[in-house]
Amino acid sequence: MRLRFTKMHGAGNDFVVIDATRAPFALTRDQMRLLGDRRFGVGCDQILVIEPSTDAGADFRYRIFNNTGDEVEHCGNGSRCFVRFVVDAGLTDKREIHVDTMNRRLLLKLRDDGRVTVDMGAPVFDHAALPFDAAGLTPRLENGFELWPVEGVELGVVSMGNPHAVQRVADVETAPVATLGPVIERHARFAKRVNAGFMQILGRDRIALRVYERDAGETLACGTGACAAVVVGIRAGWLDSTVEVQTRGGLLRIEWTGGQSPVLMTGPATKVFDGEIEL
Ligand SMILES: N[C@H](CCC[C@H](N)C(=O)O)C(=O)O
Repeated sequence: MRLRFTKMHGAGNDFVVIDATRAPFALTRDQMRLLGDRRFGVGCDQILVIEPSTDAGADFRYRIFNNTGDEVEHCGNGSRCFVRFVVDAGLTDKREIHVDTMNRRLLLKLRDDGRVTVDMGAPVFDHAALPFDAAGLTPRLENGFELWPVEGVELGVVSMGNPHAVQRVADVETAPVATLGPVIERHARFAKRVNAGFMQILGRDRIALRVYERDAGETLACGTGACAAVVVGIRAGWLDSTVEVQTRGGLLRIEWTGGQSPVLMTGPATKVFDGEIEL
């Protein structure tokens, strides 16, 4: 089949975006794996599928598949690219857009400076939301926040709709992302696996972050991972409520006032090219 797509990235986290508002999305898992392959296909971290809304309260639906073909709950960098795509494609004349993902409704705002602010919803600390099995573990409390001992490190666990396990490190550049990342990503205590974040505190308003993502491995940026890291840092007492997150692919701004308040993420969304591929 001949597939039209748009290649995009959000701070270097890259995507193949497919407009399924006019014809239903019908790629097989093998076709998605080929599409995501950086040698035999187009290459991307995730595939984003834009669909018509099925609910009057939302403008669109938005489905996310890791480059393995596995459908997942959320993609923060992808949500910013989604907005840029639907506006540039003329699929909406709005600049504030409600979109439904698998388990959340997001409010997205395209700003005059071209960046996008996303209301990512509230973090969820209930272990069942990840899920995380803490049986037999005793957490260390940091400012009243539970840090869980797994594989010799301390993990802050939180769901942003998708699962995250964040650890604090002294230096992200020397952190064992390539070796410890996959061990945490597929650890038995995370039945649906997990995105493994490595956070260096640079100040109460600035961190550096690397994320070994579930399925995709280390990406240049992870939007939900940036939200998760800042939320863990705030709950642990290490960060204030507005934080600049330095990723290898660019800068994200995360804001959270605690409790059930939503996490706000602001960052770039870039179109690279339009293309077609025979799958
Ligand atoms: N790998 C993630 C999905 C993509 C998240 C990331 N690219 C983002 O920007 O939030 C997962 O399996 O939960």
